[in-house]
Amino acid sequence: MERNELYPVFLKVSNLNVLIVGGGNVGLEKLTFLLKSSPKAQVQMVAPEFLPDTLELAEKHNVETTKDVYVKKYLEGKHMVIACTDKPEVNEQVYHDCRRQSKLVNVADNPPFCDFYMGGIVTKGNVKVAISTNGKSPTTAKRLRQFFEDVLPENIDDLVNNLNEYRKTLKGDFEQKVEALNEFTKGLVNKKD
Ligand SMILES: C[C@@]1(CC(=O)O)c2cc3[nH]c(cc4nc(cc5[nH]c(cc(n2)[C@H]1CCC(=O)O)[C@@](C)(CC(=O)O)[C@@H]5CCC(=O)O)C(CC(=O)O)=C4CCC(=O)O)c(CCC(=O)O)c3CC(=O)O
Ligand SMILES: NC(=O)C1=CN([C@@H]2O[C@H](COP(=O)(O)OP(=O)(O)OC[C@H]3O[C@@H](n4cnc5c(N)ncnc54)[C@H](O)[C@@H]3O)[C@@H](O)[C@H]2O)C=CC1
Repeated sequence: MERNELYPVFLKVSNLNVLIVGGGNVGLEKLTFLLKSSPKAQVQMVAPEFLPDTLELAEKHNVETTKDVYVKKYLEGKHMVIACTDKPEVNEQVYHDCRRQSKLVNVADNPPFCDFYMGGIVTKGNVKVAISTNGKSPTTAKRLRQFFEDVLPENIDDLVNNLNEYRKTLKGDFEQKVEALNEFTKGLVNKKD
Protein backbone atom coordinates (compact mmCIF):
# COMPACT_ATOMS: atom_id res chain seq x y z
CA MET A 1 0.00 0.00 0.00
CA GLU A 2 1.23 3.50 -0.83
CA ARG A 3 2.01 5.48 2.31
CA ASN A 4 1.61 9.19 3.07
CA GLU A 5 5.12 10.43 3.87
CA LEU A 6 4.23 14.10 4.47
CA TYR A 7 5.22 15.53 7.84
CA PRO A 8 2.43 17.54 9.50
CA VAL A 9 3.17 20.68 11.50
CA PHE A 10 0.87 23.27 13.11
CA LEU A 11 2.00 26.68 11.98
CA LYS A 12 1.64 29.91 13.96
CA VAL A 13 0.52 31.87 10.93
CA SER A 14 -0.08 34.93 13.12
CA ASN A 15 3.76 35.10 13.32
CA LEU A 16 4.36 34.25 9.67
CA ASN A 17 3.80 36.33 6.56
CA VAL A 18 1.66 34.58 3.98
CA LEU A 19 1.20 35.70 0.36
CA ILE A 20 -1.76 34.55 -1.73
CA VAL A 21 -1.31 35.21 -5.46
CA GLY A 22 -4.74 35.27 -7.13
CA GLY A 23 -8.05 36.60 -5.86
CA GLY A 24 -10.67 34.40 -7.56
CA ASN A 25 -12.71 31.45 -6.30
CA VAL A 26 -9.74 29.37 -5.27
CA GLY A 27 -8.06 32.35 -3.58
CA LEU A 28 -11.23 32.96 -1.59
CA GLU A 29 -11.46 29.29 -0.60
CA LYS A 30 -7.83 29.19 0.58
CA LEU A 31 -8.21 32.48 2.47
CA THR A 32 -11.46 31.30 4.08
CA PHE A 33 -9.91 28.07 5.42
CA LEU A 34 -6.76 29.85 6.55
CA LEU A 35 -8.71 32.47 8.50
CA LYS A 36 -11.22 29.95 9.86
CA SER A 37 -8.36 28.17 11.59
CA SER A 38 -6.19 31.22 12.22
CA PRO A 39 -8.23 34.45 12.34
CA LYS A 40 -5.09 36.51 13.04
CA ALA A 41 -3.05 35.08 10.17
CA GLN A 42 -0.79 37.70 8.57
CA VAL A 43 -1.81 37.61 4.91
CA GLN A 44 -1.28 39.73 1.81
CA MET A 45 -3.10 38.99 -1.45
CA VAL A 46 -2.03 40.20 -4.87
CA ALA A 47 -4.20 40.01 -8.00
CA PRO A 48 -5.51 42.41 -10.66
CA GLU A 49 -9.10 41.45 -9.77
CA PHE A 50 -10.68 40.36 -6.48
CA LEU A 51 -14.11 38.88 -5.84
CA PRO A 52 -16.28 41.14 -3.65
CA ASP A 53 -16.54 38.34 -1.05
CA THR A 54 -12.74 38.18 -0.88
CA LEU A 55 -12.47 41.92 -0.29
CA GLU A 56 -15.12 41.75 2.43
CA LEU A 57 -13.44 38.86 4.25
CA ALA A 58 -10.00 40.44 3.82
CA GLU A 59 -11.15 43.71 5.37
CA LYS A 60 -12.57 41.91 8.42
CA HIS A 61 -9.23 40.25 9.12
CA ASN A 62 -6.82 43.03 8.17
CA VAL A 63 -5.65 41.15 5.10
CA GLU A 64 -3.90 43.49 2.69
CA THR A 65 -5.27 43.26 -0.86
CA THR A 66 -2.96 44.60 -3.56
CA LYS A 67 -4.41 45.18 -7.03
CA ASP A 68 -1.52 44.21 -9.27
CA VAL A 69 -0.14 41.36 -11.34
CA TYR A 70 2.37 39.14 -9.57
CA VAL A 71 5.97 40.27 -9.61
CA LYS A 72 8.82 38.86 -7.56
CA LYS A 73 9.02 41.83 -5.18
CA TYR A 74 5.81 40.60 -3.48
CA LEU A 75 7.76 37.65 -2.09
CA GLU A 76 9.90 39.95 0.04
CA GLY A 77 9.47 39.14 3.74
CA LYS A 78 7.06 36.26 3.07
CA HIS A 79 7.51 32.88 4.72
CA MET A 80 4.99 30.95 2.67
CA VAL A 81 3.13 31.50 -0.57
CA ILE A 82 -0.03 30.11 -2.15
CA ALA A 83 -0.45 30.59 -5.91
CA CYS A 84 -3.95 30.23 -7.34
CA THR A 85 -4.22 32.42 -10.41
CA ASP A 86 -5.97 31.14 -13.54
CA LYS A 87 -2.66 31.48 -15.43
CA PRO A 88 -0.59 28.28 -15.13
CA GLU A 89 2.55 30.12 -16.28
CA VAL A 90 2.16 32.71 -13.50
CA ASN A 91 1.64 29.97 -10.90
CA GLU A 92 4.75 28.18 -12.13
CA GLN A 93 6.76 31.41 -12.04
CA VAL A 94 5.69 31.90 -8.41
CA TYR A 95 6.74 28.32 -7.66
CA HIS A 96 10.21 28.72 -9.19
CA ASP A 97 10.78 32.15 -7.59
CA CYS A 98 9.88 30.70 -4.17
CA ARG A 99 12.07 27.63 -4.58
CA ARG A 100 15.01 29.85 -5.49
CA GLN A 101 14.44 31.84 -2.29
CA SER A 102 13.75 28.78 -0.09
CA LYS A 103 10.19 29.89 0.64
CA LEU A 104 7.45 27.32 1.16
CA VAL A 105 5.07 27.34 -1.78
CA ASN A 106 1.74 25.77 -2.73
CA VAL A 107 0.27 25.93 -6.22
CA ALA A 108 -3.29 25.12 -5.30
CA ASP A 109 -4.35 23.14 -8.35
CA ASN A 110 -1.01 21.51 -9.08
CA PRO A 111 0.27 18.96 -6.52
CA PRO A 112 3.75 18.52 -8.07
CA PHE A 113 4.23 22.28 -7.55
CA CYS A 114 3.50 22.14 -3.81
CA ASP A 115 5.99 22.02 -0.91
CA PHE A 116 2.99 21.55 1.36
CA TYR A 117 -0.71 20.84 1.05
CA MET A 118 -3.59 22.43 2.90
CA GLY A 119 -5.50 19.84 4.88
CA GLY A 120 -8.99 19.14 6.05
CA ILE A 121 -9.19 20.69 9.53
CA VAL A 122 -11.31 19.95 12.60
CA THR A 123 -11.03 22.24 15.62
CA LYS A 124 -12.61 21.69 19.04
CA GLY A 125 -11.19 24.21 21.52
CA ASN A 126 -7.49 23.49 21.90
CA VAL A 127 -7.73 20.28 19.91
CA LYS A 128 -7.08 20.34 16.19
CA VAL A 129 -7.02 17.40 13.79
CA ALA A 130 -5.59 17.89 10.31
CA ILE A 131 -6.29 15.45 7.49
CA SER A 132 -4.32 14.71 4.37
CA THR A 133 -4.88 12.27 1.54
CA ASN A 134 -1.40 12.88 0.16
CA GLY A 135 -2.88 15.21 -2.46
CA LYS A 136 -4.91 12.32 -3.89
CA SER A 137 -8.49 13.18 -2.99
CA PRO A 138 -9.45 16.56 -1.49
CA THR A 139 -13.06 15.36 -1.44
CA THR A 140 -12.09 12.50 0.88
CA ALA A 141 -10.25 15.01 3.10
CA LYS A 142 -13.44 17.09 3.26
CA ARG A 143 -15.64 14.08 4.08
CA LEU A 144 -13.23 12.90 6.78
CA ARG A 145 -13.23 16.42 8.22
CA GLN A 146 -17.02 16.27 8.44
CA PHE A 147 -16.85 12.80 10.00
CA PHE A 148 -14.39 13.88 12.73
CA GLU A 149 -16.36 17.07 13.39
CA ASP A 150 -19.20 14.73 14.27
CA VAL A 151 -17.39 12.10 16.34
CA LEU A 152 -14.95 14.24 18.35
CA PRO A 153 -16.84 15.08 21.55
CA GLU A 154 -17.51 18.78 22.23
CA ASN A 155 -16.04 18.36 25.73
CA ILE A 156 -12.66 17.12 24.48
CA ASP A 157 -11.33 20.57 25.38
CA ASP A 158 -12.32 20.01 29.05
CA LEU A 159 -10.12 16.91 29.08
CA VAL A 160 -7.19 18.89 27.69
CA ASN A 161 -7.66 21.72 30.20
CA ASN A 162 -8.12 19.35 33.16
CA LEU A 163 -5.00 17.42 32.26
CA ASN A 164 -3.11 20.66 31.86
CA GLU A 165 -4.13 21.62 35.43
CA TYR A 166 -3.30 18.15 36.75
CA ARG A 167 0.09 18.26 35.01
CA LYS A 168 0.93 21.48 36.86
CA THR A 169 0.26 19.80 40.23
CA LEU A 170 2.60 16.88 39.51
CA LYS A 171 5.89 16.73 41.38
CA GLY A 172 8.95 14.77 40.39
CA ASP A 173 11.09 14.49 37.32
CA PHE A 174 9.94 14.28 33.72
CA GLU A 175 9.65 10.49 33.73
CA GLN A 176 7.51 10.43 36.86
CA LYS A 177 5.17 13.03 35.35
CA VAL A 178 4.85 11.06 32.12
CA GLU A 179 4.04 7.94 34.13
CA ALA A 180 1.38 9.71 36.22
CA LEU A 181 -0.26 11.25 33.13
CA ASN A 182 -0.24 7.92 31.31
CA GLU A 183 -1.72 6.12 34.32
CA PHE A 184 -4.45 8.76 34.67
CA THR A 185 -5.48 8.60 31.00
CA LYS A 186 -5.08 4.91 30.20
CA GLY A 187 -8.84 4.38 30.32
CA LEU A 188 -9.13 6.52 27.16
CA VAL A 189 -7.60 3.80 25.00
CA ASN A 190 -8.23 0.08 25.04
CA LYS A 191 -4.62 -0.94 24.63
CA LYS A 192 -2.93 -2.08 27.86
CA ASP A 193 0.47 -0.40 27.94
C1 LIG B 1 -3.28 18.92 -3.32
C2 LIG B 1 -4.19 19.98 -2.71
C3 LIG B 1 -3.32 21.23 -2.79
C4 LIG B 1 -3.77 22.36 -1.89
O1 LIG B 1 -4.70 23.03 -2.29
O2 LIG B 1 -3.14 22.50 -0.85
C5 LIG B 1 -5.49 20.17 -3.44
C6 LIG B 1 -5.60 20.13 -4.81
C7 LIG B 1 -6.79 20.12 -5.59
N1 LIG B 1 -8.04 20.39 -5.13
C8 LIG B 1 -8.95 20.17 -6.15
C9 LIG B 1 -10.34 20.26 -6.04
C10 LIG B 1 -11.09 20.29 -4.86
N2 LIG B 1 -10.62 20.69 -3.61
C11 LIG B 1 -11.61 20.53 -2.70
C12 LIG B 1 -11.49 20.85 -1.32
C13 LIG B 1 -10.34 20.99 -0.56
N3 LIG B 1 -9.07 20.84 -1.03
C14 LIG B 1 -8.18 20.82 -0.04
C15 LIG B 1 -6.82 20.55 -0.17
C16 LIG B 1 -6.08 20.22 -1.31
N4 LIG B 1 -6.53 20.37 -2.57
C17 LIG B 1 -4.68 19.68 -1.28
C18 LIG B 1 -4.64 18.18 -1.01
C19 LIG B 1 -5.28 17.76 0.30
C20 LIG B 1 -5.09 16.33 0.59
O3 LIG B 1 -3.96 15.85 0.61
O4 LIG B 1 -6.09 15.63 0.85
C21 LIG B 1 -8.86 20.99 1.29
C22 LIG B 1 -8.73 19.71 2.09
C23 LIG B 1 -8.27 22.12 2.16
C24 LIG B 1 -8.19 23.51 1.52
O5 LIG B 1 -8.53 23.71 0.38
O6 LIG B 1 -7.76 24.39 2.29
C25 LIG B 1 -10.32 21.36 0.89
C26 LIG B 1 -11.44 20.66 1.72
C27 LIG B 1 -11.63 21.45 2.98
C28 LIG B 1 -12.82 21.07 3.76
O7 LIG B 1 -13.97 21.18 3.29
O8 LIG B 1 -12.61 20.70 4.92
C29 LIG B 1 -12.76 20.01 -3.36
C30 LIG B 1 -14.02 19.52 -2.64
C31 LIG B 1 -15.10 20.51 -2.52
O9 LIG B 1 -14.88 21.72 -2.70
O10 LIG B 1 -16.21 20.00 -2.25
C32 LIG B 1 -12.47 19.91 -4.72
C33 LIG B 1 -13.37 19.46 -5.88
C34 LIG B 1 -13.49 17.96 -5.97
C35 LIG B 1 -12.20 17.19 -6.27
O11 LIG B 1 -11.60 17.42 -7.32
O12 LIG B 1 -11.83 16.35 -5.41
C36 LIG B 1 -8.22 19.81 -7.33
C37 LIG B 1 -8.83 19.45 -8.66
C38 LIG B 1 -8.94 20.69 -9.57
C39 LIG B 1 -9.45 20.37 -10.95
O13 LIG B 1 -10.02 19.30 -11.17
O14 LIG B 1 -9.25 21.25 -11.81
C40 LIG B 1 -6.86 19.80 -6.99
C41 LIG B 1 -5.69 19.53 -7.91
C42 LIG B 1 -5.38 18.09 -8.05
O15 LIG B 1 -5.78 17.25 -7.24
O16 LIG B 1 -4.67 17.81 -9.04
N1 LIG C 1 -12.88 27.27 -9.24
C1 LIG C 1 -12.59 26.14 -8.70
O1 LIG C 1 -13.32 25.63 -7.83
C2 LIG C 1 -11.33 25.43 -9.08
C3 LIG C 1 -10.42 26.00 -9.94
N2 LIG C 1 -9.22 25.41 -10.18
C4 LIG C 1 -8.19 26.01 -11.01
O2 LIG C 1 -7.55 27.02 -10.20
C5 LIG C 1 -7.24 28.16 -10.96
C6 LIG C 1 -7.89 29.40 -10.36
O3 LIG C 1 -9.29 29.20 -10.35
P1 LIG C 1 -10.29 30.34 -9.89
O4 LIG C 1 -9.84 30.93 -8.60
O5 LIG C 1 -11.66 29.78 -9.98
O6 LIG C 1 -10.08 31.41 -11.06
P2 LIG C 1 -10.68 32.87 -11.14
O7 LIG C 1 -10.75 33.21 -12.58
O8 LIG C 1 -11.86 33.03 -10.26
O9 LIG C 1 -9.50 33.74 -10.45
C7 LIG C 1 -8.26 33.91 -11.02
C8 LIG C 1 -7.54 35.00 -10.23
O10 LIG C 1 -6.19 35.09 -10.69
C9 LIG C 1 -5.87 36.48 -10.83
N3 LIG C 1 -4.76 36.66 -11.73
C10 LIG C 1 -4.72 36.51 -13.08
N4 LIG C 1 -3.49 36.82 -13.55
C11 LIG C 1 -2.73 37.16 -12.47
C12 LIG C 1 -1.40 37.59 -12.30
N5 LIG C 1 -0.55 37.72 -13.34
N6 LIG C 1 -0.95 37.86 -11.05
C13 LIG C 1 -1.79 37.74 -9.98
N7 LIG C 1 -3.06 37.34 -10.08
C14 LIG C 1 -3.53 37.06 -11.33
C15 LIG C 1 -7.18 37.09 -11.32
O11 LIG C 1 -7.18 38.50 -11.14
C16 LIG C 1 -8.17 36.39 -10.40
O12 LIG C 1 -8.22 37.05 -9.14
C17 LIG C 1 -7.72 27.86 -12.38
O13 LIG C 1 -6.57 27.41 -13.09
C18 LIG C 1 -8.73 26.75 -12.23
O14 LIG C 1 -8.72 25.88 -13.36
C19 LIG C 1 -8.93 24.27 -9.52
C20 LIG C 1 -9.79 23.66 -8.66
C21 LIG C 1 -11.09 24.15 -8.44
